[in-house]
Amino acid sequence: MSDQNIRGGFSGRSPRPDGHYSHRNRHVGASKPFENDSFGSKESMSRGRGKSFHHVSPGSGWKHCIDKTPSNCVYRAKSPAPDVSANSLEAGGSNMKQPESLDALDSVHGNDDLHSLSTPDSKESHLDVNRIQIGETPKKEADDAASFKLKTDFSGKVKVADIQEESSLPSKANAEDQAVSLEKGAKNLEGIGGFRFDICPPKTGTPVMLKPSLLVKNRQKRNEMKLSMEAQIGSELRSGMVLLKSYLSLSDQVKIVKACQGYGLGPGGFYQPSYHGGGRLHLKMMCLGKNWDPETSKYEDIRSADGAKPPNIPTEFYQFVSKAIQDSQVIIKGNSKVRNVEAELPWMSPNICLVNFYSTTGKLGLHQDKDESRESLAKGLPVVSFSIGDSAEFLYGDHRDEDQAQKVKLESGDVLIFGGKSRHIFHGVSTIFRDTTPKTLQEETNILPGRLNLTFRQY
Ligand SMILES: O=C(O)CCC(=O)C(=O)O
Ligand SMILES: [Fe+2]
Repeated sequence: MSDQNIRGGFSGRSPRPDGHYSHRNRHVGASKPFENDSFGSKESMSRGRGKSFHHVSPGSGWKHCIDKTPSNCVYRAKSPAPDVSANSLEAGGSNMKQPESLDALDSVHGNDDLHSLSTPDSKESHLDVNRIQIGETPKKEADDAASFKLKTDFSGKVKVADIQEESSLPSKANAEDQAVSLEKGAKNLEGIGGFRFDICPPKTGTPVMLKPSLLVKNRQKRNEMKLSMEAQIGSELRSGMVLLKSYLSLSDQVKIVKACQGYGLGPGGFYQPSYHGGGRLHLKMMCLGKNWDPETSKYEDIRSADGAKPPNIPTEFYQFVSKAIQDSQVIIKGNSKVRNVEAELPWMSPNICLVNFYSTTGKLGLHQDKDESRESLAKGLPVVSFSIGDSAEFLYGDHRDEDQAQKVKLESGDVLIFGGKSRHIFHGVSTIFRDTTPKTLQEETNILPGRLNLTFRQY
C-alpha cells in the first residue's frame, strides 16, 4: 500500500518503514492488560522549537510583545488568576457554571449529549456501574436533546446506572434506539474481551504512608497554583498551531479525569486497541461522540468491536474547547492584525473526542489525523488536545521523521490546538515523564501514573 493517501498524507494503515506503526495503523485485536507499553525508538533532540514564549505584563491580558515578530507574542492572564478556566469563561460571556455546578451538564447537541446529574447519592464513594439513568428534568434547551443521560458524578463517583425514561422526550424511536444500544453496552460493561480499565482505581489500604500535614498540603497546593499562574501563557508555535499552557485549572482537570474514569468504565469505555497482526498499541483508548475504528480508519456511530455506543461528549467539554479556540484566535490576532484569523485557525464544533490513556511507558508514533471528513480536513478545522496527568514529549513536524520533528513538552492542563496550515502535521508522543502529575490532581482522583489525552475533532 502506498504511503500517500489521496490527500497526500501518510496512509495510516501502512506500517512505518522503520517497522513501527502510526496511531492510525492500529487494529482492534485481543485485549490484554498493559504491563509494558514501550515501543518505538527514542527520539533524537529536535532542531528547536518554532517559537519561544514571551511574557507580557501581568494584568494586561492580551498584549503585543516588544518584539513584533509575528507569532511570538503571547497571552498572559491577568494576575492574580485563581481559576484560569473560570476567568476565560467569564471573559467569553459563556454560561459556564462554577465548579460546584459542573456535575450538572446541559445538553447542547441534540441526542448526542449526555447529562451528568447531581443526586443525593453523590456522597457515595464507590463506583456504581450498574445503572444507566435516562433523563431527569426536561430542559428547554434539550428540545431535541438527549433521550438518555449517562449519569456521571464529577464529584467522585460515576453512575452508569438505572435506566429511566423521560416522558417528554421528543423522539421515542430515537430513545429506543439508544436504549437498545445502551442495554447492549451495559452487557458489555466488562469491555472488549473482558477488559475493564479504571484510570483511577480505588486506593488500597497498603502501603501505609504518612499523610502530609495540612500545612504541607496547603503549601503544595499554593505552589501548584502559583506555578500554573506563572505558566499560563499562550503561544503560536507555527501557523494554525497554538499551545495554551496550564489552560485547564486543577479543579477542571479533576472533573475531566473523573468524567473519563466513568465513561471509561461504562459501555464504549476504555479498551486495548491492537494492530492488525495482534501487536498492541501502547495506550488505552475510548471515543466519545463517534467511534474511530482502527481497523478501517473510519468513524462509526456504534463501536463495531463490541456494539457499544460511544458515550456522548459532555457539554462542558464543548465549552472548554470553544473557549480554547476563541483564546487561540485572540493570540493569532494579537500576533498580526492584518491576518484573517478564521483562515488561520477556523472555528469548529467537535462531535468526536478520542480519549487516550498512556501508561508511563506509553508512546504514539508519528501520524496525521486525517480520518475526519474531506470538508473538515479541507477547511483545516482544528484538532484540540487536552493533556492531563504526567507530562509528555510531543513531537510534530511536516514529515514523518522523528529526527526532523520539533518537540514540545505537554504538561497537565495544557491545551494544544492545530488547525489551518498545521492541520496535517505529523505528530506523536515519544515519552511520558514519570511522577509529573500534579500532586493535588493525584490526591483528588487517584489517577494512575501516566497521561490522559483528549483530542476533539469535528467530523
Ligand atoms: O496524546 C497526544 O498528545 C496526541 C494524541 C493523538 O495524536 C491522537 O489521538 O490522534
Ligand atoms: Fe493524532
